[in-house]
Amino acid sequence: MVELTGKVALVTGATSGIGRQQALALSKAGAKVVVLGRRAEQLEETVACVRKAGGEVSALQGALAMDDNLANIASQAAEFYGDIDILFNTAGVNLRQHADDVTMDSWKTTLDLNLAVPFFLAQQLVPGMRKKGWGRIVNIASLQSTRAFANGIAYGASKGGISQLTRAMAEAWSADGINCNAIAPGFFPTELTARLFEDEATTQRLADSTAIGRNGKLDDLDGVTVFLASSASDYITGQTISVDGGFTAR
Ligand SMILES: NC(=O)c1ccc[n+]([C@@H]2O[C@H](COP(=O)([O-])OP(=O)(O)OC[C@H]3O[C@@H](n4cnc5c(N)ncnc54)[C@H](O)[C@@H]3O)[C@@H](O)[C@H]2O)c1
Ligand SMILES: O=C(O)[C@H](O)[C@@H](O)[C@H](O)[C@H](O)CO
Repeated sequence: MVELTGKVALVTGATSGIGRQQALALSKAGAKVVVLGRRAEQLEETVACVRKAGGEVSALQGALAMDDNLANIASQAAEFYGDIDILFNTAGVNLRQHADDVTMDSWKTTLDLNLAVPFFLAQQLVPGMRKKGWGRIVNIASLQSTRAFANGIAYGASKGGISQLTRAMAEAWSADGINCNAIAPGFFPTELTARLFEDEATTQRLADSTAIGRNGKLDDLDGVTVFLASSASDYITGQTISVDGGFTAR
């Protein structure tokens, strides 16, 4: 049921952190993976790491933005192994600015990448999924989809938005066999959160905010990643699944 052999996945933001981990998890489950990222060197590291584990993977270098290049990225992604079956919209940014400091530019950067690109990239890939009558779109939400942080104005808006967008995408496309869900991670050590994890007191405070008593490890996301990509989740759509050690349950 959680077998992904024969499926083709595209993972954005795969040069680091959660995206790289997801590429590895999907590949270990049998999917052919196209990894998308901006930074050539880190992208090659992801490719090397997936190949070392025996996976079939190709790199697509590109920057995601709200421009015409999005359509090129979508069509190039399908050139490696055929139409994409599984899309992970993992690229994201958190500029972590206090409400008083948010600018129109920083708002746009955040909302474009975290909320608009996931929809418009999916829109490009849906015709290929629809032809097969099967597809999976997985967005990345956050604790900040439901929790408010003073330095998370634009980020919180984007991540609250992505949960609702996920429901709307599910309503639009699930009848075509394309399930749309989101994963809401708690705190995981990545480039995005490096500044938080540098501080021991913050790291401990965040761990103490969970029911399980620790922060996330990247492989804590493997199960949900493969589950939502596979036929094991055939009757699940429009949902945001928290993987946060119980942070939001408290
Ligand atoms: N780390 C956490 O604790 C955490 C928690 C909840 C949600 N998230 C979300 O997980 C996702 C991945 O973040 P991460 O924690 O792995 O951090 P990360 O910084 O390692 O990953 C983000 C990736 O997005 C890429 N990216 C940024 N702008 C891009 C652009 N314009 N085009 C293409 N790629 C671009 C970055 O290069 C990077 O590889 C993000 O959506 C983030 O909001 C992370
Ligand atoms: O880094 C931060 O300051 C933000 O709180 C987020 O980026 C979190 O890491 C994540 O989204 C929480 O789920």
